[in-house]
Amino acid sequence: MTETLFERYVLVTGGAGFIGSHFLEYLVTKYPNYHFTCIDKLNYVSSYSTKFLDSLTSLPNFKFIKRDLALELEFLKQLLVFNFNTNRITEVINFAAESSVDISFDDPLYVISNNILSTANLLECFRLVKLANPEETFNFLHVSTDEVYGDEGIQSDESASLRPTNPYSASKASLDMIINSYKCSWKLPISIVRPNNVYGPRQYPNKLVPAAINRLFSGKPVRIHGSGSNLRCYLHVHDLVRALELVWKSPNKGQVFNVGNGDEILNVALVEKICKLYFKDEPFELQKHVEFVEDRKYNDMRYSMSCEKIGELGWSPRIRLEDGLSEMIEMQRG
Ligand SMILES: NC(=O)c1ccc[n+]([C@@H]2O[C@H](COP(=O)([O-])OP(=O)(O)OC[C@H]3O[C@@H](n4cnc5c(N)ncnc54)[C@H](O)[C@@H]3O)[C@@H](O)[C@H]2O)c1
Ligand SMILES: C[C@H]1O[C@H](OP(=O)(O)OP(=O)(O)OC[C@H]2O[C@@H](n3ccc(=O)[nH]c3=O)[C@H](O)[C@@H]2O)[C@H](O)[C@@H](O)C1=O
Repeated sequence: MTETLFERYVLVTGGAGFIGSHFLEYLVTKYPNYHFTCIDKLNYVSSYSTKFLDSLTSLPNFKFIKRDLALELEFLKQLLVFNFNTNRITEVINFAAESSVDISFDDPLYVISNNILSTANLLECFRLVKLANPEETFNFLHVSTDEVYGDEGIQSDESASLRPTNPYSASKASLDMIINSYKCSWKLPISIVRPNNVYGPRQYPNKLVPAAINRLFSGKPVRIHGSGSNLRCYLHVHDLVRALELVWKSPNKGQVFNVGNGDEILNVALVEKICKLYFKDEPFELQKHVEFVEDRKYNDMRYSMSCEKIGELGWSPRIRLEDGLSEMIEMQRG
């Protein structure tokens, strides 16, 4: 059987998780002339399975590989560098990370080593394959986070200093700096996207939105860290995927983009909003459905980003928080 040739070969890492699986679902079918390879070690967020990718596994332009990027540099070199003429992967979109702040308080060394090594191994392969094939056009899109700016309260544009406060965000800020060193030293085309909080179907319930919804359906009080007075902005995963596609396809490579909607909401107000959508027209007493528990070791008060740059690419959020939350709740109600 003749080998099907595709226009482009794209590696998506961490694609079995929350955001990555929505990204793949959207792009694998939208770009049938591109081939997508997903590498993921499969952790707890997908129940150690590819369940979020089931709609893709039979498609001719999709392939899944179970590997741990932090531990398998030699495998990555074989895939990306030594066998470039066979695999021809010139595009990398990197979601892979332990994404939980709470886990980074419990096991900081694991989160730091996993997040830094997985992306550093990818960057090293990207550097080597670019050096070996200078005539080829390469593209690397790294998904960072607004947490790298810390919570100094000043509105951060993409040139702002990085002042992370927890081991997770410090691992992500470290990667942004390592990426910058690769761009300065080897002129590599690596773009970075820094989203604010993302929510939507499939998100693992150690994050506030799915945790609150699950607790209500289980008849248990929603656990609110500290006083609940921390502020976050919430972006629907489908809105983020559209922004990622715009950056990925932009001819202006190597840029940093903040992606957010600027609508800050208090944690306790978010939980109240979820309760109202859950109880619908029934009267409820918020105090009966929440419990205030011990706060994080350090809980960023807010992240304030300016997002004009992504707007210049024509992006703006479309899904209102109420609508996105309502859809998640009604999906769970069945
Ligand atoms: N969820 C958010 O609110 C949010 C906001 C801003 C940025 N981000 C960033 O977006 C990316 C995706 O976030 P998410 O919420 O989808 O995360 P997630 O935890 O749902 O999924 C992450 C995926 O990466 C995989 N992974 C982790 N380490 C790996 C390794 N060493 N090798 C191979 N696979 C590995 C996991 O198995 C998992 O499938 C992360 O880089 C995160 O830092 C997330
Ligand atoms: C941009 C980052 O967003 C996510 O990190 P963050 O810690 O902001 O998200 P969480 O949903 O874990 O927490 C948000 C907010 O709610 C509090 N909280 C959380 C869970 C719970 O059960 N009760 C709570 O009160 C928590 O203390 C926070 O103040 C994302 O996880 C990350 O990858 C990002 O990059």
